[in-house]
Amino acid sequence: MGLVTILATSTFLVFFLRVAWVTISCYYVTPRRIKRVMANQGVRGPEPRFLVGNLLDVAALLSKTTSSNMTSVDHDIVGRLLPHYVLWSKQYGKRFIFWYGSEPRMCLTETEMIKELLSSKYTHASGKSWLQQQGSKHFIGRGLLMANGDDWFHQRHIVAPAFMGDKLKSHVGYMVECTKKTIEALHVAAESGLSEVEIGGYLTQLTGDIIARTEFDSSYEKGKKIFHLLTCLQALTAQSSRHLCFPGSRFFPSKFRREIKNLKMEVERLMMEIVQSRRECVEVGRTSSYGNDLLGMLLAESQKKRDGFSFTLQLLMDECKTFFFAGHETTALLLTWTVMLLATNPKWQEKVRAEVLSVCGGASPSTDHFSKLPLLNMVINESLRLYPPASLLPRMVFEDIKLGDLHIPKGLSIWIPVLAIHHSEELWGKDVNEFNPERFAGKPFSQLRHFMPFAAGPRNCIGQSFALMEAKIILAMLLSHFSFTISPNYRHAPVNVLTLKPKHGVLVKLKPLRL
Ligand code: HEM
Repeated sequence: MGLVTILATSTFLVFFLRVAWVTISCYYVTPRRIKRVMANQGVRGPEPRFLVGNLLDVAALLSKTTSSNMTSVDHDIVGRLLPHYVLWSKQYGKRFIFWYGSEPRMCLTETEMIKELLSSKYTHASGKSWLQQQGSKHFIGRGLLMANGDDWFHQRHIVAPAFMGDKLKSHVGYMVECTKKTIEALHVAAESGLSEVEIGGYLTQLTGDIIARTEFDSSYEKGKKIFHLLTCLQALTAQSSRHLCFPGSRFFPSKFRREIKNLKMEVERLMMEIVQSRRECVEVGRTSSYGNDLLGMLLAESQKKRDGFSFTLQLLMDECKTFFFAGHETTALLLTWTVMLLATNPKWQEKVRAEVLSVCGGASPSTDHFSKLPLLNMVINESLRLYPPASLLPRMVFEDIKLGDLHIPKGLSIWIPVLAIHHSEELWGKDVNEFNPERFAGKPFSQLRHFMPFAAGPRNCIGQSFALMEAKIILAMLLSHFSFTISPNYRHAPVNVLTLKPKHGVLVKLKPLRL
């Protein structure tokens, strides 16, 4: 054997052994070590199967509970959406471990410990797991939602000003403008004899338009096209990420992967066109800035030199995609569930409408009005409690930490079932599954310890104030123009596919109000 062959064979062997060790360590040794450390502290759970962990058990339980619609509009939905949580918390107690493939996840519902985990103490020691990042790699990449450590810190500081103070208020004008268009479309639908509308579709389109204006103001039409492609990309990446728990599965060629790649390239090509045209406008002196929208702000940032952090074009595109993803479907769902709740609770609908009409006097809502609408605020909170759009919060721990009385080893993923916490009788009282906005009377957000629809701590939702302002504007305008009742054809079937959705949409009968 020649020297070259020996060298090549030994290089291959070293490489092979290394890959084998990393795979074994990642899929077997580390998870088992974590299991042992937690079992020694009394935290146990169902026995995992090799590679698939408890995924098949979860899938079987879920397919049983969600295979049919609910028989009435009942808000007791934890057993339907988290049957595994209900089963295992009964068997193993409040804290238990289950396995997402070979990733051990500890379910945590103790709110003091959750607040500690989400506090600034652990911002760098916890974050998004490799599985989460891989699952969304071709969709939102390493934008704010998926970034960790210093990358997250820099990105958060760059975008935060767009969602605070006067900048936040500057979004009101086009939020009202976009809502007016939706109201017109709903008037057309109601007056053309359509007996019912699926309100969720209208609201998703509306929040999509609003986020397109926030990000791409002057390039709004092209922005809308990008967002349409992104919606398709989101559906495809969700489907393809189901197999990620199998070692090496991300390297197998598949129909999804090809389509995902093509769509991603098309989205980024369109974004680059907008970026190039903005850059050219500044270079030839036609405009002095890159624009007042989010894209303009990010473009200006990408020109700055910073120590150890560079805001690349790829990151700029990832950020735009992230904000579209995080910022429109969640708000549309908050609105859709709120309309469903008001349509099934006519007394509250009347009460909130009376408040809106007395404060806004039939005019479009403005920033001065928001603090004068406590009933609307309470209804929005109750909707977020019963149907939190982001109903699960996963956090991976990157170094050994101490949390309450527990030692949490590096590599354990902590799983916070927000939905179960929001529906806990122990925390909210006997009427926990009833729509009762009164429970929020006189309580500011900061005092609500068990209420976490926007997560908590430094890594909470950056768009929280934006979303609440948007929701108030849209609901106030809807309530001023229409009264609505739930259609007899509405089928109550909440499902959890990344976000908490009504499976068949929300069908309502609209009656235009003559004010
Ligand atoms: C009702 C509407 C909304 C709900 C319920 C919601 C909920 C959440 C939650 C629970 C998180 C934490 C997720 C996690 O760390 O795993 C989050 C993060 C985030 N949200 Fe929202 N969100 C809403 C609207 C918005 C809007 C309107 C925007 C932008 C315009 C937005 C942008 C983001 C971003 C960028 C993050 C990542 C923040 C970070 O990691 O620093 N969200 N949101």
